[in-house]
Parts: sequence; structure tokens; C-alpha cells
Amino acid sequence: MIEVKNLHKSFVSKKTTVKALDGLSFTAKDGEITGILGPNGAGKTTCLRTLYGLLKADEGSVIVDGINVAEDPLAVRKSLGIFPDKFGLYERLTAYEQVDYFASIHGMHGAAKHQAIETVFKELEMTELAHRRTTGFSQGQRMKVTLAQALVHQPKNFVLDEPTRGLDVMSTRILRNYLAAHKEKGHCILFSSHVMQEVAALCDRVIIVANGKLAAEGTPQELCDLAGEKLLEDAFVKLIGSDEGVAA
Ligand SMILES: Nc1ncnc2c1ncn2[C@@H]1O[C@H](COP(=O)(O)OP(=O)(O)OP(=O)(O)O)[C@@H](O)[C@H]1O
Repeated sequence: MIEVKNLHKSFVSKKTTVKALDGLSFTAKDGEITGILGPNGAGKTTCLRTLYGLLKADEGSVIVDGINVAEDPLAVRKSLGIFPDKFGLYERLTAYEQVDYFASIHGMHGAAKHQAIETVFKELEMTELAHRRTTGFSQGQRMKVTLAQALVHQPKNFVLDEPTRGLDVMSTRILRNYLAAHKEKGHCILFSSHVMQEVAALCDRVIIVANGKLAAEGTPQELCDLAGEKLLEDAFVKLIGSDEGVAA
């Protein structure tokens, strides 16, 4: 379970201060898929980066399975599968070697590690990429390798920043099925997205963030009901554009 409590984060440059997070709070529960939706610049990536310890909050806290990220980031990292907004691959390694490297970092070894790598390649349907060097990989192939390295250790909690960007329809469906299967096994899955259809189809709860704050939260249906709209996209526009019926 991931609890985000009253997060504040500002970025100060020479002349300006940008308040990226302004008291954001929400909870992502085990056995559920929680989606973060928000317009460009709303604070989604800043929230996720704070959550996995890459940024330090000015105020507030993130608690993962009872552990405060600021107090014990390494312990929290063990239970997180992180798919970040920016990533790079070791171009000299094959996809298998890349995922193997991350599995080793997570303390896996021997037959169990080999089995875990085989499983994640199979589940993400990327076996044919395993023994190719990643140099020259397409955007979608890079995404898949990065997802595999994030999830190979079967983390309890998944934190994914726009995980379907650049994926084709088939790959998106594979990932959706993968997330849905892991939710059923009790994993806590938190991801940000701009794709309404995906969020509506996949998420048990949706967190709508605007201007670094919680604008509204609920099931996709609850958000539609709250906004008096049939489609999540229309509800989203209404909820971020008006204070009426907005929770925060
Ligand atoms: N390192 C940084 N330095 C300065 N400003 C930053 C930095 N990171 C984020 N910001 C600013 O903080 C605000 C929130 O950015 P963030 O990337 O969290 O938004 P987002 O919701 O993920 O947006 P998008 O949907 O466009 O990816 C924006 O105004 C952004 O310009």
C-alpha cells in the first residue's frame, strides 16, 4: 500500500518558483489499480519521483507498506517496481543481460533469477528480444525492456509513469493483462496516464491531480457521476476546470 500524505514540492530557479505539489494526498491500496490523471504540468511525475525517493519533498510524506520513504529509502525500494519517466539502456547488453543486471541488483541469483527473467519475458511477450543487443531497439522495445527490468523481482508495489507511451495496441494489451493479473494476486499498482480509455478500463480508483493538488478521486463511475457526465474524459475536463463538486 502506498500512502501519499500532504506532499509539497517547489522548484526554485533564479527568478521563479514553481509549486509542483501543493498538499497532495491519496492512498493506493493493495489488490487495486490506481491511476493518476492530470493535465500537463499537474505534478504527476513530481509525485512519482518523490514516491520512489528521487526527489525530496519540502513537506509531507510517502509511506510504502508502513515505511516512510524519507526515513528508509532503500527498504522502500526493495518493494517497489519503478518505471520512470526517463530511462536509458546499456546499449552493449542484450535485453536479457540488462534485465539480469537489475535482477542481480535486487538480490536475485541462480536458478530463481533465471526463472524470474524467463517468466517476465514470457509474460510481457518479448522472448524474441531476449538475446538481441538493445542498441537500435525501437521506442516500444525499449519500453518493454525497461518494464521487464522494473518488474523482474515481482515487487509488491508497481509505480509506473505513463507505462504505455510508445507501445502499440498489442503491447498495450499485453501490459494491461499483466497489470490486471498482478492486481488479482494482491499487488498495489499505481500508474500515471493521459489515456482516458485505459484508465477507465483498467483502474479501480482514479486520482485526478490539478495544480499539484487532489482535484477529485473515486472509481471511474463515481467520477462520472460526480461530474454528471457519461465519459471519463468529459468528467475529467469538468473536474479540473471547475471547483464545483471537487473534493479538495
Ligand atoms: N526539475 C524541475 N525543475 C523545475 N521545474 C520542474 C522540475 N520538475 C518539474 N517541474 C515543474 O513542476 C510542474 C509539475 O511538473 P510534472 O512533471 O510533475 O508534471 P506532470 O503532471 O507529470 O506533467 P506531464 O503530464 O506534462 O508529464 C511543472 O510546472 C514543471 O515544469
